[in-house]
Amino acid sequence: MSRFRKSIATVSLSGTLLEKMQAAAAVGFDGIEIFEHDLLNHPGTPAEVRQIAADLNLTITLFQPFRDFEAMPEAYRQRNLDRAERKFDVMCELGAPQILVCSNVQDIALNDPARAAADLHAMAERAQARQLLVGYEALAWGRYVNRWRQAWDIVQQADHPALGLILDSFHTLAVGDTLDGLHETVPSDKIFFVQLADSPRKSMDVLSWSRHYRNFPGQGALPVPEFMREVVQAGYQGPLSLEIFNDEFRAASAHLIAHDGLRSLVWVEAEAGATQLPAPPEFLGYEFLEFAVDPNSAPALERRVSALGFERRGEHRSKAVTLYQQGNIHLILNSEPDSHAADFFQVHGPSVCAICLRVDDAARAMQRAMALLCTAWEERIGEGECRLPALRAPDGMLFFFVDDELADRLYRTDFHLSRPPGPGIGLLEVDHVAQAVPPDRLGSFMLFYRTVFGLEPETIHEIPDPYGLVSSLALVSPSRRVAFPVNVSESRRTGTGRFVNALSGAGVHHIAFTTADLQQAVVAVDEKAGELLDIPENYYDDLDARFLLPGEELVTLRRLNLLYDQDSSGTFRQVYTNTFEDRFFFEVVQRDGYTGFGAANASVRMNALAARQAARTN
Ligand SMILES: O=C(O)c1ccc(O)c(O)c1
Ligand SMILES: [Mg+2]
Repeated sequence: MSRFRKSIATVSLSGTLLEKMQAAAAVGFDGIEIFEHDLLNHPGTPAEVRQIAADLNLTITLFQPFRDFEAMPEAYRQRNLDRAERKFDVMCELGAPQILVCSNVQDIALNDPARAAADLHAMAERAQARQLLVGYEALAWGRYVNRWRQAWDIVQQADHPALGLILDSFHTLAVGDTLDGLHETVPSDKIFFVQLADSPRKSMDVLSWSRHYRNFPGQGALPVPEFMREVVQAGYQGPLSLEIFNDEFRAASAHLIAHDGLRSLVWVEAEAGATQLPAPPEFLGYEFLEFAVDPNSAPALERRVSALGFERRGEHRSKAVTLYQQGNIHLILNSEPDSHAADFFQVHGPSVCAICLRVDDAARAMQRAMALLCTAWEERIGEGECRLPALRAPDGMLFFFVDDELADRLYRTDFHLSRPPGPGIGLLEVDHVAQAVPPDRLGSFMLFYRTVFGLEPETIHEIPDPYGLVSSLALVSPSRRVAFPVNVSESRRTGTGRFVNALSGAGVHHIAFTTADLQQAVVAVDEKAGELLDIPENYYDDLDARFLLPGEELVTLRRLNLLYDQDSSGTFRQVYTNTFEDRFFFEVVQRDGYTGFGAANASVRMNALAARQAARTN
């Protein structure tokens, strides 16, 4: 399954050098790049670090960085070669086979490739005498050398067996360059090392961008798989190494970050065609949502979903579990003691503890998830009951997969079913499930949904809540049948921030259902128990100004507190409920072609929820 050895730079992880090494080893990396700073700050000798690495079964793949070496004025030349020798001493003790020389950034550097080549030749000659290698990397902000082709010209000119090229996806892709033509340009044995990093797009100077906003392949917007494809085509055989400068990574759990890093490498290697992963599931929709409840909250939630037209459909054969249904939507309320739901309830209170997704092939979905380092989950089941393949999401929630075969008998097998439900208020399907997660966990969720599920990220929306900004990133399946908007907020006072802080971390924040006729559905909602959200008059005045809506339509929207949006894809109507026990809430949408999630209305909803919250607590 694995084609390349996998490495991570110590700069990518939090903690002491020892903690970084332990985390990398624990999740299964083969090697590490030692950042000089991490070594300087380490109390033990390089030889001891070498021993720690050996004990942890980690190879030291690289030592870096060595700065501002080549093409300096003559007065610096000998001094720089001496400096290199000192680093070679350290590397020999450390057992690091290669040093990374990054291109010179000094103003006094000379614009003289021949001189740079001669300097690197001299350094490589000394390295060779100690059985070490020198790799030359173009920094995107290098004074004269800032593209890989320039670095390669110099390496070629230097023509020394101990000198080769280092490729770093960030330096290439952030400046809009590509590796196109690499395989025709650089022999495979001259590519000495490959570093991978992704990043969101930023309009800022590339040095600050690189030092603070890099992230793992799959977490950003750079075409790292394409970069990797060229690396593979060029015949590179060395390690793939993650080199991530990121403020959040520096503060996060090294184990969590390392685990994401390894997942990202497994993914990018497959995206580049170097290995094969089972294809991502084809999502056919949501099969059920499962709520963790207790005997107190169960009746309240039952009242709320009944007000929205759900009917009690059955009781589980062996567990304290009730099934509600409307259209193709199944809601499961689980208050079984000693279960995943009970554990989840202990931590989070009433909440969505599992989501079952309908896929083309549940076994393949699980195989892919396992290959991408997910943990499988096996729930205790009664005799003869269905075993649903399940895995843990990054927040500990479960995802179940069912394909048609299992979906067909699932409820019949596990439940005492009563007669099929009536039409309810006309809700048909789950449209999307939104989550609120701590801001420093967004990258993990994005990576999980993108790699394990094959969902595609849409553009991030920044939405003003009355008490801070909320960023919302939707991850959507190619079929658009499954969508997970993920919301984060740096403020603890926004709806998202309060949810995350008060309820112990990430979780499902709202659930949207579809209907073909929102007006009819809303009229049918039990007004008191349904707790639909009031929308201010000003909103409708603005709608009137923005869209040419028929007066009658505007009156209806206003009267029923419906929200409206339209774009080139179609029109959209939505309504929200108040939160359930200050936690999650429901949304009902009517899509007429529209493919978005009503980001234009999210701020109105956040304000309305905050107003409702204030009215309750004052
Ligand atoms: O930010 C830097 O200076 C720096 C140093 C070494 C690298 O390999 C790199 O990609 C960036
Ligand atoms: Mg680099």
